[in-house]
Amino acid sequence: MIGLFTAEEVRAAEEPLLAATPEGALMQRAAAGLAAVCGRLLGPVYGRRVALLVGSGNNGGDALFAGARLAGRGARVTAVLLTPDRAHGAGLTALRRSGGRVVPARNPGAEAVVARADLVLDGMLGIGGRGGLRQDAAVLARAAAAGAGITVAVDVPSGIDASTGEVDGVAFPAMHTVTFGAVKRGLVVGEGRGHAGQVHLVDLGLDPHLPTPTAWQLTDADVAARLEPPSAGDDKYSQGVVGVLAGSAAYPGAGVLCAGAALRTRPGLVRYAGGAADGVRAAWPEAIVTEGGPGGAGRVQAWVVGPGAGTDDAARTVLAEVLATDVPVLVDADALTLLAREPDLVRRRSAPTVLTPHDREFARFGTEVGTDRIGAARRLAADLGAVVLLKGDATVVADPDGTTFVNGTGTADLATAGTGDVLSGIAGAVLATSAATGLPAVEAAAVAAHLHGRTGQLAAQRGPLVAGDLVRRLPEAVGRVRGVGPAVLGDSPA
Ligand SMILES: NC(=O)C1=CN([C@@H]2O[C@H](COP(=O)(O)OP(=O)(O)OC[C@H]3O[C@@H](n4cnc5c(N)ncnc54)[C@H](OP(=O)(O)O)[C@@H]3O)[C@@H](O)[C@H]2O)[C@@H](O)CC1
Ligand SMILES: Nc1ncnc2c1ncn2[C@@H]1O[C@H](COP(=O)(O)OP(=O)(O)O)[C@@H](O)[C@H]1O
Ligand SMILES: [K+]
Repeated sequence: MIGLFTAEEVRAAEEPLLAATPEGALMQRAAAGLAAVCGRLLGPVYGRRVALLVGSGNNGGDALFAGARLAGRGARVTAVLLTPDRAHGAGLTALRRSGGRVVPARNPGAEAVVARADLVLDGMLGIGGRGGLRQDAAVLARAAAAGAGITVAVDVPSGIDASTGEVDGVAFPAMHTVTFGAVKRGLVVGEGRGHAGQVHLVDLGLDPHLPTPTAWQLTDADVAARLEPPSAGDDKYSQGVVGVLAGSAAYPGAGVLCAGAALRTRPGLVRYAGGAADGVRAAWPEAIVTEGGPGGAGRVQAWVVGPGAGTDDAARTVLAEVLATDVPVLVDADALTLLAREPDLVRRRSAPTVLTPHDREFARFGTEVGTDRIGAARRLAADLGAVVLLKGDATVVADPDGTTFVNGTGTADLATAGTGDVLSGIAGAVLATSAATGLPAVEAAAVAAHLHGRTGQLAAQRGPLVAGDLVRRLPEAVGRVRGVGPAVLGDSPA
C-alpha cells in the first residue's frame, strides 16, 4: 500500500530529518532524483532546451540545482525567475557555474523561453504554496500548457493544494510530478490528480519520521492479496453468496449488469431478487432468480441494493428489510436517494454498510462534496457509521474510523451509463467473502474500485466502452491483477 500524506504531515516529518542532516543535503538528494527523472524523460540530454520556472522558496531551489545538473550534461538551461531578488542564492550560483542562463519572468521573451523548451520544470511553488497562483505564475503555467515541451512538476504542481488537490484558478499542468519523501494526497485526489500526471517518488530518508498514514492507495499486488483465488476446499457457498436487489421493469439493465458483475468477479453464487427477473434469467442462467423479494431469496453473505430499483414505497420496504439484516449491505443509486431521507436506517446497523454515491447523490445527504473529497467522504462516513465510496475520477473510500483509500486506477471512458451498476456488483461480490476472509468493508470497497478501474482501462484499450464491456472483461482484469498475463498499463504513483 502507498501511504498518502498531507503537506503538514510532510513538513513535520522533515523537521527532525533536516536537523539530523548537513545543511543543504536534503535539497541535493531531491535535486539529484529530479534531474535523474528529467534525464530519463528527455532521452539524450545534450543540446536539449530546459526551462526552469523558479519561485522564491525551496521548491525553486530544487529546480535550480536540478537544472545545474542537467546543464552539466550539456542541456541548454534557462531559469525564469518570478522574484529575481528572492530566488535561492546557492541554487542560482550552481546553475550559473554550470553554464545555465537566467531571465526575470517580467522580461519580454520569458514566455518564449517556456514555449520553445523541450522540458519545462515547475519550481514555482511546493508545499509552501498558499491559495491560487499569482498572476505572473499563472501566465507561466499557461505558457507551459500551450508549449510542446514535457512538463514536470517539482514536488507538487504549482497551484494545487498539496493536501486536498484543490485548484483555485490556474495550476501547472504536469505530465510528470517528481515528489520528495512521501506522496502528497493532493497528487492523487481531486483536480490535483489531473494536474500531477505520472507521480515519481524520490526517497529522502523521510519514512522513519512520517506518521502512520490514515490515507492509502492500493497497488495491483495489494488487491491480488485481498482477492484470493478459490482453493481445493471451496464450494459455491464458501465463495460468498451475493444477493442482488437491482433493476426494475423500467430499468432491467441495471439488474443484468449488477448481477453479471457479481458473477464475473467471484462466481460462487448470486441470488437475484430484484424487479427484473425475466431479464436477469435470460442474461445469466447461472444466477438463482426469485420473485419474492429479499425475504424469499435464501441466505446471502452480502446484499447489493439500489441500482435501477426505483424510489417507490415497495423499494423503500425492500431497503428497510435488507438494512435490518445482519450481513454487509451495499447501498447505491435509487436506494441512496431513499436512505438520504431516512439516514437512521443505516445508523442503527451493526453489520457493515457501504454507500456508493457520486457527487449529486452525496449532496442529498445534506452537504455538497466541495473541494476536499477525502474530508467530505470521511465526514459522511463518520456521521452515518458507514463506509462511503465517493465516486469520481479518483474514487475516495472512507471508513467511519477515518481510514481512507484513494483509488489510483480507472479512465474517463468510465463516464458512461451503467458503469456504476457494475461497480456495485463487483463490490457486492468482494463484500460477500469479507466475513470469511476478515477483510474490512472499507478494504473490500477499495478493492472493488481498483478492480473496476483496471477493467475500465482494459476495456478502453479497444476504444469507447459500454458498461457491458466491463462485465465481459472482468475475469481478464482479475487475472491480470493477480499477475496472470501482461500487466494493464496503469497510473499508480511511484
Ligand atoms: N523542507 C525540506 O526538508 C525540503 C524541502 N524541499 C522543497 O521545499 C519545498 C517547500 O519549500 P518552501 O517551504 O520554501 O516553500 P515553497 O513551496 O517553495 O513556496 C514558498 C514561497 O512561495 C511564495 N508563495 C506562496 N504562495 C504563493 C502563491 N499562491 N503564488 C505565488 N507565490 C506564492 C511565498 O512567497 P511570499 O508569499 O513570501 O511572497 C514563499 O516564499 C518543497 O515543496 C520541496 O520542493 C526539498 O528541497 C527537500 C527538502
Ligand atoms: N471522468 C471519470 N474518470 C474516471 N472514472 C469516472 C469518471 N466519471 C465517472 N467515472 C466512474 O464511472 C462510474 C460511474 O458511476 P455512476 O455515476 O453511478 O453511473 P451509473 O449510475 O450510470 O451506473 C463510477 O465508478 C465513477 O468513478
Ligand atoms: K512545483
